[in-house]
Amino acid sequence: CTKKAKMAKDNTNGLAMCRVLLAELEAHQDAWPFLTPVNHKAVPGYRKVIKKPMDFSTIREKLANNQYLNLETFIIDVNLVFDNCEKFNEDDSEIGRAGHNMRRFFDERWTELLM
Ligand SMILES: Cc1ncccc1N[C@@H](C)c1ccc2c(c1)OCCO2
Repeated sequence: CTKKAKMAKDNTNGLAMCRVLLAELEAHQDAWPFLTPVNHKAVPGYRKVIKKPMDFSTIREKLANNQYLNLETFIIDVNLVFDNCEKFNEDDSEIGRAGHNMRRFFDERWTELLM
């Protein structure tokens, strides 16, 4: 098994994990604020404040279009969802709390799968 073949296998395993993790994020009861792109017409100020919007449906699309090189590039986009949420929402708000819960769930899950 060449080094290149091992790399290819790792990426395949990594992308299988992305699919598992994304399905679990989408199924989580606190996922509702993150399932679709924030409609900046419905949320005043969002487009100005959040420079790189991201949501689970966009991640789903990127995964389907093979736009994630590996698990790392996928984790960067998932963390972007939660970082945007923290930037825009009060910690003590419905959406803010959902973001913290989802980040905690995600961090626990991917470390479980990798360890
Ligand atoms: C993740 C996030 N951060 C900041 C604002 C919104 C959102 N989510 C959108 C889907 C959303 C969530 C809840 C809403 C809404 C839009 O539009 C108005 C009614 O309540």
